[in-house]
Amino acid sequence: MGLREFVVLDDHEALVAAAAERIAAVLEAVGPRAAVCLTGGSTVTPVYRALAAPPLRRRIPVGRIDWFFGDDRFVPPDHALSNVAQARATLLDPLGVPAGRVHAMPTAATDPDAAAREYETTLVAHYGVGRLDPARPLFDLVLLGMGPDGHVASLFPGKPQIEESERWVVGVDDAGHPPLVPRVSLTLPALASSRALLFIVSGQDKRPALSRLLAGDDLPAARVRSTGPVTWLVDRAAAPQTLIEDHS
Ligand SMILES: O=C(O)[C@H](O)[C@@H](O)[C@H](O)[C@H](O)COP(=O)(O)O
Repeated sequence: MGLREFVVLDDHEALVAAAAERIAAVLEAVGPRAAVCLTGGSTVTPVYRALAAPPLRRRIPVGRIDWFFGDDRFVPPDHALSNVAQARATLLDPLGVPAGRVHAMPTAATDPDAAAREYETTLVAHYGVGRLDPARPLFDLVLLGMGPDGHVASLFPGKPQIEESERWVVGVDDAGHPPLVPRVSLTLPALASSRALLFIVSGQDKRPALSRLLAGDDLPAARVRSTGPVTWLVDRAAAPQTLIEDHS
């Protein structure tokens, strides 16, 4: 498993710029059949916009990347709460990503569990086999946010999905944090199958969870691993004082 690194940025603007630069640096170096796992949430939106605009857009090899999602709300793909709708509007469409390379979670399925099973089939088809090999990570890059309760993707504290150790994707009928709609989420093993994993965390509402994580509390965000490095990009508003002192 990779090392964990924290980087504290002065403010939200610096965080967005640092995240976009790091993502562009990873993506410009990917191989011919790359896979990226996108996150939802509001923090990442300006990062997507920065990646889809000059100068960074020119560094993203659109012809080599398939785009997947760490989670989505179980709503239609044009719904205001849809993560794929947000990613298409702010990143994928402006980049000119071909529709066939955007792998939305199938929220037209009969229920979240059926959608999860169908999405797992999609991931297996891209990966080639149904068993994750640490020597060959599923994703070149996983992007994650963190909720104020320490959730990641749609893996919420105290909910059973955080314990899933075999399936790559699960349905979440009762979300533990707004928006309180059913979800579809990758599991910790799937998120861990990554060459690099980047957390992007902003705002003082995240500081309590980050403090708990640093103190060793067993939050979903604390359980996230990666085959490669786990990098936390955090702005000062979200950073506990200890983190500011140690990592600025
Ligand atoms: O579907 C989602 O909402 C995200 O996948 C979720 O895990 C998000 O990353 C965190 O809740 C942080 O969200 P903010 O960036 O909006 O604080």
